[in-house]
Amino acid sequence: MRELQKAIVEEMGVKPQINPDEEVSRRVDFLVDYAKAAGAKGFVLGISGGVDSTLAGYLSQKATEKLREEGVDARFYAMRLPHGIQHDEDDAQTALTFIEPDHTFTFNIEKAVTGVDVAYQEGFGGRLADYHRGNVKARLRMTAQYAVAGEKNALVVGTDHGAESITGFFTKYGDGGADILPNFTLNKRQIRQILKHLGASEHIWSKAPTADLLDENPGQLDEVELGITYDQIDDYLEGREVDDDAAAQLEQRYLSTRHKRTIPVTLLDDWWRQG
Ligand SMILES: Nc1ncnc2c1ncn2[C@@H]1O[C@H](COP(=O)(O)OP(=O)(O)OC[C@H]2O[C@@H]([n+]3cccc(C(=O)O)c3)[C@H](O)[C@@H]2O)[C@@H](O)[C@H]1O
Ligand SMILES: Nc1ncnc2c1ncn2[C@@H]1O[C@H](COP(=O)(O)OP(=O)(O)OP(=O)(O)O)[C@@H](O)[C@H]1O
Ligand SMILES: [Mg+2]
Repeated sequence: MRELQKAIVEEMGVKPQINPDEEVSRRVDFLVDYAKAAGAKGFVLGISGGVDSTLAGYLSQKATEKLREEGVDARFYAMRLPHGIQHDEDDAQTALTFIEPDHTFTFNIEKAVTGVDVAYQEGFGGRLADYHRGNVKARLRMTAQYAVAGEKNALVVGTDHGAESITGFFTKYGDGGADILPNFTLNKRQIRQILKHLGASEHIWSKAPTADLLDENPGQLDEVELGITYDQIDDYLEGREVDDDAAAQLEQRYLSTRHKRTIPVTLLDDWWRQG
């Protein structure tokens, strides 16, 4: 294994193979134990219709039921957070049918995104670029989830996992802003494997990942933007050989996105001086 690969695999905690039942129960227990320690009354999570939030939503609902069995008056608040009309709304509904959350709310972020864009225009002239408006969408989804979490004394669940963390493929303080990450240490194929094992529909577990943040390119596939496949990322995280070009690209992304995997830099930090 490449030297940096070894360090990254250790940081992401991905195992070469998993037992789906064990992974589900330790993640549910983690959510339960943490909520109890935090004195929280449940969880909030955006359900997009993608693979990651389907698993995190399932785990959150199971953990909430367990909390109730243990006497905590907990609820899981699943949030639909479309921007206008979501082109794959049906997938989000399929995911919700699988998860069976206690509560489902729809909070359409379009007006809030437009509000930011208009204020930007008034201040600077010219609209926000589609790419930057995309990050505004992710941050407003985070804002909406924290609004509910505050009201309901709940924790915001994030969906970050090894195959996204390694590339920094999330919006800083957007979908990257959360309280607890039950999918962490899994890669993308393991998330699919668990969902398949749990009986989710094939349409959901085999769905191609999309951040779906662009007005001008709805449903753009992550792999197209990244220029690297999840199979290559997953192989790398399982400690397998991947071709040199892909490994180098992955490592370059890992190094250039370290600021996203840490709290804001202060005078006491020196990790960023190391290249
Ligand atoms: N070295 C550094 N040290 C400290 N801070 C640094 C920095 N370099 C940039 N920054 C800051 O970080 C900002 C850039 O980071 P950020 O705002 O995240 O923006 P950025 O990384 O450019 O964009 C987010 C990426 O994640 C993808 N994404 C987002 C959301 C969800 C998903 C998904 O898969 O669902 C994927 C999205 O498609 C895009 O490729 C800069 O504007 C600057 O403020
Ligand atoms: N339209 C949406 N409605 C609700 N939540 C959303 C929406 N878009 C994104 N999110 C939230 O942002 C998170 C990050 O998006 P991301 O695309 O990485 O995950 P996903 O859509 O669940 O899975 P996949 O990576 O397979 O597309 C989602 O898991 C979800 O919690
Ligand atoms: Mg998605």
